[in-house]
Amino acid sequence: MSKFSRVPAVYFILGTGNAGGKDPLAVLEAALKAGIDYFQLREKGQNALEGAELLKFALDCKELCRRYETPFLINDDLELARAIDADGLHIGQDDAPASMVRKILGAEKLLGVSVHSLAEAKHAVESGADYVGMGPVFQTSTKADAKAPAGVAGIQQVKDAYPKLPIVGIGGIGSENAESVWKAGAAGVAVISAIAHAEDVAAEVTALRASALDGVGK
Ligand SMILES: Cc1ncc(COP(=O)(O)OP(=O)(O)O)c(N)n1
Ligand SMILES: Cc1nc(C(=O)O)sc1CCOP(=O)(O)O
Ligand SMILES: [Mg+2]
Repeated sequence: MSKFSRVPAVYFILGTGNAGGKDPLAVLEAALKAGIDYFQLREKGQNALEGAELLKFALDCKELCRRYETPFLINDDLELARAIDADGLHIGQDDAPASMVRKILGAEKLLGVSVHSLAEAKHAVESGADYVGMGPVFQTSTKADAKAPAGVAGIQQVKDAYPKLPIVGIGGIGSENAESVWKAGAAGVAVISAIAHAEDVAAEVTALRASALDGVGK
């Protein structure tokens, strides 16, 4: 799959602990069927899978993503991403340095980096990031160590400085509040609970996509 075969507009993130009691692979398949653009496996927290169990789950996710021709990224774990030949990796400021990760990952894989300022965005770009994640935009209870909600001002600032850099907003985003994220210039919204906990996963994915059209059009 070529790099950036599509814009990361509706970027779904999931780990086994985020499925709200549902089968995580069933949630992922429903989201893929509804047309998410990117998927990131983020296995964290209490009872997170490890070792052979994590490997098997990651391979199951990869197989589903391949079936729906959707780019599949791993969060944090460079070794896992390499072991299963994922399409890419997402790292944060507390993970391995982006320039080193880029060297090991290779030029053809996707690399996403979390940033919280223009300076961090500059460094991410110079280190070989293909896109940046910025958040939390809104209050989130999904990430225990999330920073305070930052709104969309940072997204707007990075967009002004790097118009071609895809920026993905994250944190507390759902179809009901995504509009300001698009209006600030984001190329995508990264979402865990609004999709994973939705009664109707397909409807939420469709509504998120529609919110992009609304947000950009205004
Ligand atoms: C698309 C996207 N953006 C931001 C993050 C957060 O990454 P990080 O700050 O490293 O935090 P953890 O997700 O590792 O807890 C992300 N995962 N994806
Ligand atoms: C994984 C993650 N990263 C964040 C950041 O601010 O970098 S916020 C977050 C959690 C996103 O989950 P939800 O869509 O349920 O709020
Ligand atoms: Mg991380």
